[in-house]
Amino acid sequence: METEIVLETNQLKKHFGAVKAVEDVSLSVKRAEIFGFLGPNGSGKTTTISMILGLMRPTAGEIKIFDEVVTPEQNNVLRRVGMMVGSPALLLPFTARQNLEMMATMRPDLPASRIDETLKLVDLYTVADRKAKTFSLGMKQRLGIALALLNQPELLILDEPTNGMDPAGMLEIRQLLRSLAEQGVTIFLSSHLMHEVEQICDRVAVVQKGNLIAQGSIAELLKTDPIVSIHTNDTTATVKILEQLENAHSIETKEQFVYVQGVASSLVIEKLVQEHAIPEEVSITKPDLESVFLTLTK
Ligand SMILES: Nc1ncnc2c1ncn2[C@@H]1O[C@H](COP(=O)(O)OP(=O)(O)OP(=O)(O)O)[C@@H](O)[C@H]1O
Repeated sequence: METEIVLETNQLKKHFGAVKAVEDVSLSVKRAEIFGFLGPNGSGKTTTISMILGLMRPTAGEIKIFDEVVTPEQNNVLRRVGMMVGSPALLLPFTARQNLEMMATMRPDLPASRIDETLKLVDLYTVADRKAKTFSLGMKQRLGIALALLNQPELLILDEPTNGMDPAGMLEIRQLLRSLAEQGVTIFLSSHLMHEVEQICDRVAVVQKGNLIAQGSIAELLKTDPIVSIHTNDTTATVKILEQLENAHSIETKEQFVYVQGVASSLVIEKLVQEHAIPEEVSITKPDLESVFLTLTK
């Protein structure tokens, strides 16, 4: 069975006069995955999310959620979507439960049991009767996510959900998002925190200056060859020897180090020893999402 596409954008474009905020963004988000939307400041993430949520009309291109086209006039399908964009809109003098009760008045069709269910989902059930203003940042963020989850959305759109949080709070959010995805909720989140995205997301899209420059699973994006670093007293001779190795590429030097990709470290050591250019030290660095991102957006 083919994986169901929950959200797709086709050649999305948004220009503000001469400003090309979004130039060509085609995304494809699959059911029950956690999808990271990455990009440097000003790359068009918020503008893209605004169009996805039907808050802004694209200059060109199309958005489909659950196969229905979304425009500012045609957005019924957004009833199946939960969102938290920016800081959560909490009523701080009120308890967590009251915050959810007030939101529930807008959805009279929801069963009363949904409030307790949602509080349990975000692990705030035991503190449900505490005022939101006494909550830590992580708890406030979880209450914000609870508000977005109240109507049992199948797709959850979050803008920088862990922004400004400490490692413990980030871990709580990560666990929450993972358990939601396991229950079948699709999650689309924007972030600039590469390490965080690497730990939470199944797939990512990278945008720069309004253009999509990469999209795929974390594993696919990290497929770049590991970098072999050679500490040597003679970088010139080492470079010449490495150039003779089949598949060696991206050879660079910095101070007493030579870097090479495309060849195994054992082969590098063997060749250098054969040529009497004994290295001081050889080590391997596996690229992380941050280094791949920096290379892509260079
Ligand atoms: N209403 C607008 N009018 C004119 N230019 C705009 C408008 N909204 C956004 N822009 C410009 O479009 C570009 C993309 O902005 P956008 O906010 O979508 O980026 P972003 O990736 O979300 O950045 P950040 O992470 O800083 O919020 C920026 O150059 C921004 O200044």
